[in-house]
Amino acid sequence: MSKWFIFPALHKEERGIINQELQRIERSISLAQQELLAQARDWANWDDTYAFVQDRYPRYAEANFSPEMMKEMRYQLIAFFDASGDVYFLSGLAPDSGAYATCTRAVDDCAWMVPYVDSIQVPIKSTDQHQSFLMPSVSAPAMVVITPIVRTDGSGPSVGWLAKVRLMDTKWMAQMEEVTGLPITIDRQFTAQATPSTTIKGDTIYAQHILPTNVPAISITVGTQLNRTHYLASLNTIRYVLIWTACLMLFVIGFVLWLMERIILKPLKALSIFAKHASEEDTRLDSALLCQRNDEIGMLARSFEQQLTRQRKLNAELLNLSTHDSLTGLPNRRLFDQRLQAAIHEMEASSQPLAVMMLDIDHFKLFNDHYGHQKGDECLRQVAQALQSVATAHDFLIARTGGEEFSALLPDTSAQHAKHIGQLLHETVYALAFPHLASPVAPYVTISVGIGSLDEGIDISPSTLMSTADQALYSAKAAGRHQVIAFTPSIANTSVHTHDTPL
Ligand SMILES: Nc1nc2c(ncn2[C@@H]2O[C@H](COP(=O)(O)OP(=O)(O)OP(=O)(O)O)[C@@H](O)[C@H]2O)c(=O)[nH]1
Repeated sequence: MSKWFIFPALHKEERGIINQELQRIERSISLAQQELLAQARDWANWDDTYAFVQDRYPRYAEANFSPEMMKEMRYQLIAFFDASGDVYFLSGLAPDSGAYATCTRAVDDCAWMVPYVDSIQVPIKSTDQHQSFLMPSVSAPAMVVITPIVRTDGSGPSVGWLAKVRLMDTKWMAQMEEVTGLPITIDRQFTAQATPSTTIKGDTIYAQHILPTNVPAISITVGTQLNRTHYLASLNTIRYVLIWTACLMLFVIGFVLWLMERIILKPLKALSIFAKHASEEDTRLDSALLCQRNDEIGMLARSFEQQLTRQRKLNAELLNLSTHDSLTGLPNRRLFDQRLQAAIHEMEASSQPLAVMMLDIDHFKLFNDHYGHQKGDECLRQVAQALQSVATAHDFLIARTGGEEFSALLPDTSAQHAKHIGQLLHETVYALAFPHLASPVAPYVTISVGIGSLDEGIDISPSTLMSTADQALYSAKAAGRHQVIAFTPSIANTSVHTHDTPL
């Protein structure tokens, strides 16, 4: 950016400054020309001069010209011309030797004046106005002014011309340098080669302008130079500022990125991990830090967690509904079958005994018919509760697997112990003393229990385990109900009942 925008701008400014300084020098040169012209007009508008060029004041030259005056006024040449433009009187200091001479023609001691006289005579003959121009003379450029000689009061025609020449030599330049405070160089240049230019060399910048002369093919170049210390110091300052600005910007960008990482990205990442674990039902989930936040992410985490809690509750309810019986609250056939499969697999792997039972309320149709369906429901609830209390006490699963039918799953339970538990269940239900006056078996509600076991010495396959319990139950019913019977191979021969009572 500095290379393409700032440095070119600074270069432009630097060139602008040196051009302004050059214009100041040009104005000083112009002022010097005007001052010389004013001095020439002062002489040319003087009656003595008027009389002198008409041969009416012979002592004019003796009275007014001297080498001291010429030196003091820094005149190189003062030339008088008559009305026809011919030389009338010349007074000058030779540029090389400084010798003072006065003549009426540019010969002998005044021969050096020829180029000046020739240059002055050209404009005299073309106009009668004041003239001021620069002349590219050999020794040093010169400024030349020409003015018509008239009476002091301005009346009458011009009777000749007065020209003054001042060299722009080293002395003059020293004076100009004092006035402008700038180093000045002045050179003759052929116009074809002379172009305004600015050159930079190290700590210095040079510039030169072209000033026209009375000779079209030759110009004067006026130049000056400036120290670039200020510019280079500005450049260094800008470089430092740019470097510091870049460092500061990098720091700010880094800080903003760090803040974004801390305030937005990290919490968002935590939120996404939280959401991922939540969707995977990961119980190790810790959302406390996220939920404590007071920003949008905290709000999002809180509402997400509330939603999740609601979802989990609904899921649990759904799961409970799909695996439990709504009337009694006991596990249903679906859950019982799942646990049975799992228990069989475990038993096959560990060779531990496994027992199952099927329990059925006796003459429940008669109960319903006698007491009504609602009372039947109440009976089912009471029986289920009684069965569950035994199951809880002995750590086994009891499920409602049909209308008035229940099943029990007793892992790691021997056939012997299963019979004992069956008996306990049977007695517990009877102990309820739930009236069943329609029953031909007993005055209270009773159950029949069939037991199937996978134990040492019992030769049945796991897949037929439930069926054996069913057959045992059928035997219990057939034997008069209100009793517990464990499956034996002899039962199998007489039983055809299957475990398929719908809930
Ligand atoms: N109140 C009520 N009755 C039910 C429910 N589910 C099934 N039942 C009834 O239970 C009775 C079962 O009758 P059965 O299958 O003939 O058996 P039972 O009368 O108990 O005779 P046994 O089992 O041979 O002793 C039917 O009358 C069903 O209507 C229920 O949820 N509530």
